Amino acid sequence: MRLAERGMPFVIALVAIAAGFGLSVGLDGYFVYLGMSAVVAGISLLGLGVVTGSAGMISLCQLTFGAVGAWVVSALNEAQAPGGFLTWLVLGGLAAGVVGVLVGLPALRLRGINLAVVTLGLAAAADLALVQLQFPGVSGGISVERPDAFSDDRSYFQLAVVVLVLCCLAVYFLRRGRWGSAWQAVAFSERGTAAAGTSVRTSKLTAFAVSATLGGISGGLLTGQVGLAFPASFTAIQSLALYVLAIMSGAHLIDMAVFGAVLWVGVPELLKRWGIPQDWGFVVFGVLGVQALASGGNLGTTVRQVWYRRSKKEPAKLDLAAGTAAIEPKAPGPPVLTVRGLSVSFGHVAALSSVDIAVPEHGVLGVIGPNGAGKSTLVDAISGFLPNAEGSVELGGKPLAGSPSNRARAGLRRTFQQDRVPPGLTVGAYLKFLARRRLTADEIGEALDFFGCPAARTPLSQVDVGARRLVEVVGHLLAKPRVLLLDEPAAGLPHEEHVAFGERLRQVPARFGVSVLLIEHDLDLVRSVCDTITVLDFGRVLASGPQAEVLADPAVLKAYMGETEML
Ligand SMILES: Nc1ncnc2c1ncn2[C@@H]1O[C@H](COP(=O)(O)OP(=O)(O)OP(=O)(O)O)[C@@H](O)[C@H]1O
Repeated sequence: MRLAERGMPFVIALVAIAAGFGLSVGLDGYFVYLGMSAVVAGISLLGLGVVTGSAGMISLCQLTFGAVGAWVVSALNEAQAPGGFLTWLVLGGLAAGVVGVLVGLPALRLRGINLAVVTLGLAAAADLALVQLQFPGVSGGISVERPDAFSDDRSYFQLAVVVLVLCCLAVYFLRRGRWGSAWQAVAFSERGTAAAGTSVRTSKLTAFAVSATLGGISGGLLTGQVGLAFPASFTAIQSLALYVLAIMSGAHLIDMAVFGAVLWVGVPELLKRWGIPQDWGFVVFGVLGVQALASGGNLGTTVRQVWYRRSKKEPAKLDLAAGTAAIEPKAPGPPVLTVRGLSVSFGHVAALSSVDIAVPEHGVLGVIGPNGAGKSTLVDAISGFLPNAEGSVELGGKPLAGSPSNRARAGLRRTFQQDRVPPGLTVGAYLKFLARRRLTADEIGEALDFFGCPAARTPLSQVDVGARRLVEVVGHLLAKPRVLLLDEPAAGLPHEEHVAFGERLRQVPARFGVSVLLIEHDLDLVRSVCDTITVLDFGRVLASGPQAEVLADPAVLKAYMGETEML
């Protein structure tokens, strides 16, 4: 079964190539030419799907990357460089990839409309420059030579289909790997990505690089199709229309990128046949794009959601009912995480004032306190999300500093109060992404079963919010950090499941070798799990020590719960 699953993409690829061959033989010459245009657009859309759909960034200069590829192929053709067309095509793609990284640099700081303005500005500038400079070989009328075996349109179409299929396979496997998971994660939450020890910067740049490389290959292929490249094929307005099409169709899904390419070529062709100027095609794409943006969805995901709902109605939930084999807890050891004098201010608000805490090795430290006491700020500061925090943090006796992703890689993991689990991944892919190491199917299955989470194959978009947060916990545990900071992990669970969750949590240090800092409002859960407790109040430590002592402390009774209420 697993072998069949692994082989499926290759089977589909072979079927697609066979279909391409069939079309190249069966279609009229004019439609073969249109087919070539669709294949070229498909590769470009595939790239756009990576940067926009997967990584969630706006890129309005995809055809500029195409122009780079076309430029390189034209220049190498003019110079009669060794290697021939296919080598030039690859070099054109790589050159565009490098340009993509340069364009991606502003994306590290810019988002949304600002990134749109920068990329569209670049496309417009490239547009003007191309008109002035002209592509190599154009003035001398030196057409790009197709490879000998693919010199006529039918065989060149076949070659283009093979290139498209190879690009689809590359995107498919990249999306299933670390890069793909990082793109999905960064699109949903940059903080969540950094907390997994993954660089947000690298994730964004790889998305731009892959997208631009595909754009460059598409441009090079187009040059082989038309012989001489012209600026009119790479205008800013066409880049804009292609982006809209990518958004509308959902080009991060491979089949939808191909479908979008068919629309890209088919809509203007239909308009031409109906006697309507082809530029109206852009208006059609614009209207469809506005509709997609307004509804917040796209064709591909809508179709998939409808299909999923038909086949399976209920979102996947936790199943904590089945008990687990208890495991003997280890006695808490010396502190593995030590925080001294931690202070954080937001303007005039002192969120934390000289806070000291210590998480014991093999132990669970509970951090409690009323709303606004500074608990989440504490987690943010320890995990590096508040670089201006004062004080020191030591993990395993070594100072812990630097960015959140560095701290995560050093062995400190955290979860969030808000949902930061990327819905575009499956449970299993997300666990692998968080763990940052090879996981066996058994290891994944056991950890998921232990916390009653849905199976690894389940898409996270179909998992209810409480279960998603526990999947996040499982993923961080599988990373085998020294310490895991949990910010209200049971918040999304029905109250009756807190006890069962508490039983699991108690076993975490012994079972996973991970010490835990638990922030929690549910005192029953804290009581059942934590060996030691630190109480925060107005950003200060009110009491700290063994559970029984702290919960009996009159200052805690008075400040935390009110004198009349028993802890
Ligand atoms: N980004 C911010 N800007 C300004 N003030 C902030 C910011 N984040 C937190 N605060 C303030 O810092 C204080 C501590 O907030 P924090 O969220 O850490 O409390 P908490 O104990 O986690 O509360 P809760 O239990 O409600 O999650 C509060 O007064 C809060 O208003």
